[in-house]
Amino acid sequence: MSDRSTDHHPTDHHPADHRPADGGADAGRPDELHTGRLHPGLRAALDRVLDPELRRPVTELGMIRSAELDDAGHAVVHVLLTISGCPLRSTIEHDVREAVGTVDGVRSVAVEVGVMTPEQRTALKQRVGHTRTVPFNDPGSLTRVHAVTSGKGGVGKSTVTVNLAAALAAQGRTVGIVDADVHGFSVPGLLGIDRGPTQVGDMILPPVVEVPAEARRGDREGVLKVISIGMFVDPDQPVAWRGPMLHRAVEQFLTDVHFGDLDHLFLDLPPGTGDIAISVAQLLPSAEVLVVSTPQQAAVEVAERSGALAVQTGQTVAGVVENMAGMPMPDGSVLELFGSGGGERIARSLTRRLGYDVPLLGAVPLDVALREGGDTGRPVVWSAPDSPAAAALRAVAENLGTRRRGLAGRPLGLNPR
Ligand SMILES: Nc1ncnc2c1ncn2[C@@H]1O[C@H](COP(=O)(O)OP(=O)(O)OP(=O)(O)O)[C@@H](O)[C@H]1O
Repeated sequence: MSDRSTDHHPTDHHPADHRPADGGADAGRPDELHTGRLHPGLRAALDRVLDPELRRPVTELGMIRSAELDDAGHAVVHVLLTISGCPLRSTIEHDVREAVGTVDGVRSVAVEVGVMTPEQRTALKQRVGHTRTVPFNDPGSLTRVHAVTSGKGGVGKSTVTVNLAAALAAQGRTVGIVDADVHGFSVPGLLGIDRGPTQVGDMILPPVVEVPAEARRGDREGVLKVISIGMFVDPDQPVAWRGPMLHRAVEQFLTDVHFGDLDHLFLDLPPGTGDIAISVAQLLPSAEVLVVSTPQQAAVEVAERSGALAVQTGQTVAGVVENMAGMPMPDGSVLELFGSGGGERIARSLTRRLGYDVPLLGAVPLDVALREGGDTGRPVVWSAPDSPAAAALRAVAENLGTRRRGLAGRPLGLNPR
């Protein structure tokens, strides 16, 4: 378990929209949430145990009912899970046992597990600031939101989305992905996620993927939080939803899913300019659009159209990512299976149509390692960071992380006179 300051403060900033009214975790301890005795030494150790989904100390969340230590060095910790059948019960038990075991004078540890009452769950939701509004629209929100679109299907939009998110998480950022590709959801598979979210009343906690230690670039521990339509539907049945249902599903993802403080949020949209792209534009007007395309002429024309939807929705297009670009061959030549220059053409055309600079953010080559990473659920930026595709994706991610945010759709915070 890592240092609390790293985990609890994954970023230099705290989006104000997620902070509880009393000023946040450090402003005061929610002792009213605890019902039993908390031995100070054990408490200090338990302060370092994070809930795996909420990423906040279990003590702060009211998940420790009591923690006592007798004269013989026997510690008994009573843990309260948010729901019965909590899928992360064994992880929490293990982390509590490990943390308490390090306390001076502790010779043995017993962990007793119970479940929160509805009142305790309500207190927890208040504590994490779950409000059932779209937190990313709050004027104080510091989360950069990107909606990833493509014209044609199969151009690698989901692969690019997951790898950009994974690259930023490897740099220590806290990143969320909403897989809104209703008919072709693939994000959980690309990240090897095999479990669903945890539902605490009307609050949905997305599964968290930790960056493997060997993939980290820097001291901070980044994480990825992922929610996908695929976690709510029968994987063997096609999703036959129409406009209003699709809109409601996206809305629920943005209001009921509790992501907590995020540095970046990516939305993997279905290809084209359908209902979901329009719903996302309505629900998240400040989302910046990323257009993914192969260099092939047929893909380029459709990608231009999906980028140009921003004219009608008022969103900003942050840039274009060319995928499946020329593949370097062992003899030094470059195999251009889908041609070349398509990304640049889209960027130029969107710059003309939208009236501001739409840059080509990078070209990701065809790369076997990228495809293999997707098939095994390990993004290439983690599993083969030196591959040409990983290097290109990392460069795009860095570009995204440092670019100034567009102002379209964002409240300007002007005070009326
Ligand atoms: N640069 C690349 N090199 C090699 N294979 C790639 C590359 N980019 C994507 N792929 C592979 O192409 C296939 C399609 O990718 P992906 O599912 O990401 O596309 P998509 O645009 O999200 O599709 P859709 O939205 O239509 O479901 C996957 O098998 C993926 O591994």
